[in-house]
Amino acid sequence: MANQWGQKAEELEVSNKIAGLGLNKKPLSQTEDVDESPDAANPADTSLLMKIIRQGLVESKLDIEIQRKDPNSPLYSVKTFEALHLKPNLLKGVYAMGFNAPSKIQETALPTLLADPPQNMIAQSQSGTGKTAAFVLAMLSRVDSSKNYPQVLCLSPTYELAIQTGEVAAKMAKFCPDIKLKYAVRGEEVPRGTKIQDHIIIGTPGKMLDWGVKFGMFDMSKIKVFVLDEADVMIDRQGHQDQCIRIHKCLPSTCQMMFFSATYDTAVMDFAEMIIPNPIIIRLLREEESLDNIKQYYVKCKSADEKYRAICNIYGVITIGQAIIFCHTRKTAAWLSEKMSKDGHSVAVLSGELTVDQRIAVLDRFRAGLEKVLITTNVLSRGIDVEQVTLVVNFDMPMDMEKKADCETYLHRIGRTGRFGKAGIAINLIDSPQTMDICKEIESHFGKKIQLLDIEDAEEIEKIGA
Ligand SMILES: Nc1ncnc2c1ncn2[C@@H]1O[C@H](COP(=O)(O)OP(=O)(O)OP(=O)(O)O)[C@@H](O)[C@H]1O
Repeated sequence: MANQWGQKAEELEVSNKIAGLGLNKKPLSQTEDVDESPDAANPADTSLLMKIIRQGLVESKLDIEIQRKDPNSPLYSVKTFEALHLKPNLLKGVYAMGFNAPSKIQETALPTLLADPPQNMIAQSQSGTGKTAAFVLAMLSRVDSSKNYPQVLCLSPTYELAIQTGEVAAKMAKFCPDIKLKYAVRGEEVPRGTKIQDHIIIGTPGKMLDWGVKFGMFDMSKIKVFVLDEADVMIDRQGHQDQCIRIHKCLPSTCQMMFFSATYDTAVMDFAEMIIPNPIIIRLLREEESLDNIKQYYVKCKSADEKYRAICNIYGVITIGQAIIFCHTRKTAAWLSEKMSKDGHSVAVLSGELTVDQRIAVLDRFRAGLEKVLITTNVLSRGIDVEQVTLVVNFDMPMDMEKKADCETYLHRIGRTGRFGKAGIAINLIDSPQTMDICKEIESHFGKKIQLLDIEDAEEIEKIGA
């Protein structure tokens, strides 16, 4: 029953909250040794965090690129949900979720996903553009609820992401009480010998492989739809790729395959092509970040203490909205926040040891303007736009494992997309010949001047804020 799903999703949500989503929660003794290594984001955590804190759809003005592999494909797009001829109760569910019209990826993907005969699809569009809702609608539309066996499998890379997808499915199927969903994730146990009767199974590859292939709890040859969600995160996780391939091998050739991903590099594409025969490929072009509206500076410092003084000078003189300061390690982030707090600045810290719930809480406070400064590490370098941030400080320059300039991370930290295209200021604190080299490399990579700023000269500092 859909109500039961809803209840299930709620229970899971509560237990997730209680468990702090179980992410990155390590005892102090274990975090100590990682404090000094570069802090980095894990793609599964980032994806989950973004899903949870995102307040709505990321609307894109950019175009969809369509690569039609199947010349007979009836590729067209719809501007309304009505035009998709969804089952009336599904349409009711869509509207009950507050969706008035399909998003760009939905308007292009859904007609193909729902067409007969079923078509295979590889779809890519950036996070938040409505991919989940697209494939969930397709999954729900293909279920024949008069037949009590699994017909749709959806693979997610982690427990938490599977639950998120299940929650969307439960909401969308609110008015389809006959459709039953099951989670194949850790903690869900089914006695051996059971024949699963639910129509849709959403889960992680290991559990799905156990239930479907190892223990034969459902008939793989009856699966009509196979969805691979977050393919880019999936292949990042050890062993998941192999498990997906093993599951995939047991599916009938008539099974409709859908593959969704936010990024599309060669590894993702190779994986996709291994799994999906003759796909229709659609890609929503990504809104690129750029440094066009950003004034970039560097400040010469001799030590960490001098870097700290530079921050205080900058902070005191220019009237800014809010600032984000990036550090390389959790230890530096902790040191800096303690020092600033002692000096009476109200600062927030966001680094890798926080659980997803704690990260959301920190970001919510910052967005609400309760703190003016957010000190963070590379856990936040990507994807989280806080509109009112006008100043970004690189307390430590972004560098890769070989201590070379990490230009991509620099762009993610400083750059803005068209949506948040307001002018901004970036200040790089340089305390060694090596960091100066990194700064130069970044300057030449982007072909944009990074100017020297004399931090002792109040007039000069005032000018940058003008
Ligand atoms: N047609 C729509 N109208 C309004 N809101 C929508 C629509 N489709 C999706 N949304 C909302 O937009 C947000 C992002 O959608 P969704 O989670 O499906 O994106 P996604 O592309 O799957 O993201 P990710 O890559 O993180 O999985 C969600 O809050 C969802 O409820």
